Amino acid sequence: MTTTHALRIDGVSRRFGRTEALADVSFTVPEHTICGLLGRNGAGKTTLMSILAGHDRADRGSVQVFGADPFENAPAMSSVSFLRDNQRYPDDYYLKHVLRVGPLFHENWSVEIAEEVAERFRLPAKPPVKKYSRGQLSALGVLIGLASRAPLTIFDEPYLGLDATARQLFYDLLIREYSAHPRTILMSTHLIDEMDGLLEHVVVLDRGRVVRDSTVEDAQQAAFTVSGPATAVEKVVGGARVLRTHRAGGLVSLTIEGALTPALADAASAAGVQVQRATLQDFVAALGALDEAPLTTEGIRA
Ligand SMILES: Nc1ncnc2c1ncn2[C@@H]1O[C@H](COP(=O)(O)OP(=O)(O)OP(=O)(O)O)[C@@H](O)[C@H]1O
Repeated sequence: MTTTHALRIDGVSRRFGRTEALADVSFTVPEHTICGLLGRNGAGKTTLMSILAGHDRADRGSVQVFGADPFENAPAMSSVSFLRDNQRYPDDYYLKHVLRVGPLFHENWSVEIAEEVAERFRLPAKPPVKKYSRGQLSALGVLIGLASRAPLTIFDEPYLGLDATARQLFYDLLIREYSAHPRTILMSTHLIDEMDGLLEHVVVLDRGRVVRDSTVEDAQQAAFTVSGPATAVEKVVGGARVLRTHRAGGLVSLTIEGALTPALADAASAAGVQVQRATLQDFVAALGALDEAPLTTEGIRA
């Protein structure tokens, strides 16, 4: 069976003056996937999303969204809904205007979902949208993204300011909508522990480069942590690649690249050190701190 790709990004670079926001980024996202775009502040996530949404153009390389170049391509962009974290609305815009305009931009727009989201997130009809709180603005983005049913829906940190109840509501509605009407969703997030259950695929950027592109399942097997007295830890991990080092007094905790095998678990138990599989959050944090860690266990006692 051949895979249909919703997104094809090939050798994309984007510079802002001296800042290399994206450097030779290549990856694909199959259709009907929820893909997390992860990485530290300034890693290049919003820049890449803007290019995919046709709001910006790569200096080098190519992007294809459902087979077409998105830049200044209105027909191609009718399949895309991009919810920026700092989405602006006209000054005199009220909720009713969003509900009225949505179907004009998105042919699959669901009036029912829009109304449900407005009610369940308690979005007020009265003040103009520009007076909305941070959380209410995010809820409005969630409303547009979910109701659009756009074949490619891009959420840039959609949870900013949302309270815990509202975030859970967003996750529940997203999964419900995705199950009933599959589409491709690209979502940047820093709340990895909270959202990893929603994601199927992850792409991790660091300083504009792809440092991980895999299924979530593979990423969750990609590293483990070993904690205990430095000498004992060193014995257990040998010459393995260290992604991250934490020290507290004579104790050390290392994030190590590789799968946690039964043999390693036995060796750790015999040496009296703790081992556990790294969470996706731990793994991504470690990838973002690579330049702080010694790459081997040499020197961990320093
Ligand atoms: N219009 C611009 N002009 C100058 N520099 C820019 C511009 N847009 C982005 N940058 C720079 O490009 C880099 C990538 O920024 P980007 O917003 O894509 O990061 P991000 O991964 O979305 O970060 P965050 O997680 O903090 O939202 C940063 O160093 C940023 O300062």
